[in-house]
Amino acid sequence: MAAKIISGKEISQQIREKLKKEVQELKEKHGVTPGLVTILVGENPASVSYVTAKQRTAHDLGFHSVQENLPEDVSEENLLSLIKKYNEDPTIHGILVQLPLPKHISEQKVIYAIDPRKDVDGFHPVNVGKMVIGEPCFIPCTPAGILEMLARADVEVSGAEVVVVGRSNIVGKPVAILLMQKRKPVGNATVTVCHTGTKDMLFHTKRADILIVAAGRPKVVTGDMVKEGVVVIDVGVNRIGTTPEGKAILCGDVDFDSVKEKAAAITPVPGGVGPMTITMLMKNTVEAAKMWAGLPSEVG
Ligand SMILES: Nc1nc2c(c(=O)[nH]1)N[C@@H](CN(C=O)c1ccc(C(=O)N[C@@H](CCC(=O)O)C(=O)O)cc1)CN2
Repeated sequence: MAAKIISGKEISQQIREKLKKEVQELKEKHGVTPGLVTILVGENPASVSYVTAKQRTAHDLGFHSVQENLPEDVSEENLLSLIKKYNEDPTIHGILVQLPLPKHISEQKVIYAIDPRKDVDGFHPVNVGKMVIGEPCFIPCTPAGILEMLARADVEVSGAEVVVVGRSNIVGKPVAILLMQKRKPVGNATVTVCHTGTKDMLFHTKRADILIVAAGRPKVVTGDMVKEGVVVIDVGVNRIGTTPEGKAILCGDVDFDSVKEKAAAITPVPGGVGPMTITMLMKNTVEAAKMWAGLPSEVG
């Protein structure tokens, strides 16, 4: 079976074009310019490239975008006061602190410090709680991107056996909750979450109609672990080497070549879930700007 490739790059492009028009309209009709600050601590090369891509996209869409680069040894106190400053800045509707943070800074304290109404990452417990009970809120960007990809690829989610590999707060847990919600167009699935404590991973992956892999390890899911006709969403972005030109060689958590032979549909790496994460951040920021302006918004 030749798997259909679900291109996050293409879907992102379509959503970004729509967002660009929406931003223009917000400016012209309501005098509102979505504002996003991205805060980067240190110089982790992957984080630098993600934040750069977020800023570039925000700029392309016509946002007011601010980039804060803090040194690796910045104190937790200074980071928290910077967040406080942007909580109070009326030109900023979304605050994103790039993760992971250096060990001396508590991610929990940082996430709690962001005003939940500016938490465009959807990591604050207020938003997590609202998501669990199905109220309008900011949905974390990677899970939101996965839902959008499944919807646009016309994948039948209702009633499907979904298996999620990985239980992170950023991807595994929220995507599992969202897919089991009584939620249209993508939800109402039967969801199993596998993790490092799972005894018989193969038993679960082989049963999956939809397999979402966010394990954080390269090529852990191989062709022999999936059934014919499965839909596979690969969340991993692993740097496994460099080309002679110095470009990073990337692969997912799924062994694309063997799994694609059995899958009905599959997301590639690069060009799959990654670009969708950035696009959904932009969407959350536009929704935040609408909410702050008192306009109808998906986030409350
Ligand atoms: N505050 C946050 N931190 C982190 C998040 C997040 O959602 N919020 N998620 C990840 C990293 N991430 C976003 O920040 C992210 C990962 C991958 C991509 C992406 O576009 N990947 C490309 C490959 C790009 C490359 O590495 O060369 C692809 O898959 O095509 C974007 C964003 C952890 N931190």
